[in-house]
Amino acid sequence: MVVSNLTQAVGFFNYLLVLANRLPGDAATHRPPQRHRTRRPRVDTDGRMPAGMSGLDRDIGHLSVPSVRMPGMMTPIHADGFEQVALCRDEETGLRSVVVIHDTTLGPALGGVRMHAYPDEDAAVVDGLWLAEAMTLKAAAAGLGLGGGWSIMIEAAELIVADTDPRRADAVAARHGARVVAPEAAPAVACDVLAPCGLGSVVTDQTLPWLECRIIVGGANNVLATPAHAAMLQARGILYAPDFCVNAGDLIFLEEQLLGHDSAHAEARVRQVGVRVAEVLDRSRRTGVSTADAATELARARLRP
Ligand SMILES: NC(=O)c1ccc[n+]([C@@H]2O[C@H](COP(=O)([O-])OP(=O)(O)OC[C@H]3O[C@@H](n4cnc5c(N)ncnc54)[C@H](O)[C@@H]3O)[C@@H](O)[C@H]2O)c1
Ligand SMILES: CC(C)[C@H](N)C(=O)O
Repeated sequence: MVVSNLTQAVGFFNYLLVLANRLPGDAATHRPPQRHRTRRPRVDTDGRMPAGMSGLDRDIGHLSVPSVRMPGMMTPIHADGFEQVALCRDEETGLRSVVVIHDTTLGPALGGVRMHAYPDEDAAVVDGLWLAEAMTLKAAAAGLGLGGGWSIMIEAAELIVADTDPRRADAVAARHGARVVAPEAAPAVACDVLAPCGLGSVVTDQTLPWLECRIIVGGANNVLATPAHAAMLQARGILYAPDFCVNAGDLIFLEEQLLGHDSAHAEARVRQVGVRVAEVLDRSRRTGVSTADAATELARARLRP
């Protein structure tokens, strides 16, 4: 995700929709509204329904308040039955977005903002079209003086991989479209999430000054060279998810096998890993201790007689 400030980003979308409402045919292609559509919207860009929409998307605001920010580049897209559709790119933030005005017969378009990691821009456009049209119908059915619109924020994630075995790194890169870097360069890569999943001792006195990530969460045991490195990460503002909380899945699964539980029971317990990690992060936030210390305190509390 390249947007540093979500509020600013939502404001940017608000501005785009308000702008599109005000500038018929200027910022985007204007088409006469076509009501009572029953067929799927057609887009010029080989539209497909987005894959994997369930649970991953977030609707993060409404389009109602104009922002003072100016949009970057807006490219009009023709879509049958839609008044205006534009693909937008903000150079400053790298943000890509879609703004859709479906129908303003009854009033100005009002809709939401959805943030989602779409497989491509076409999928984002198609999702925006469906959502905007739904808003038109919702407003009309409710007897409101509003039209339908929607704005989409396209989340982009880049995967970078490293492995001491180059064949393994290449295989993962080919399968997931990732970029390969040398293992010794991996800790210094600028990224949101650094996931050490090979050997431990990734955070050391030597690597610490070079780390350019926001979060460290990985499967390897003993990611920190020493317990003291937890506080150093905290001082650098890097969130560390303690390894022995994060990577407990295999151990949980093994105990489940020993206890003779079925796989559904085991999976349910493994899924609790996220809950435990959230508890640890919350304890760290509340008390000010490092996340590693918070996790150790929780574990030791169970060991006390
Ligand atoms: N497998 C599990 O269920 C499990 C559970 C908890 C913790 N862990 C820990 O996770 C780590 C990996 O375990 P695994 O089972 O996935 O092992 P694995 O051998 O299947 O995979 C490790 C991978 O890391 C690569 N590697 C080794 N050193 C590296 C380095 N310095 N830089 C980049 N890549 C490197 C190896 O080439 C290999 O591809 C270990 O620390 C292990 O103790 C594993
Ligand atoms: C040893 C086993 C349980 C697993 N690899 C772990 O470290 O959790």
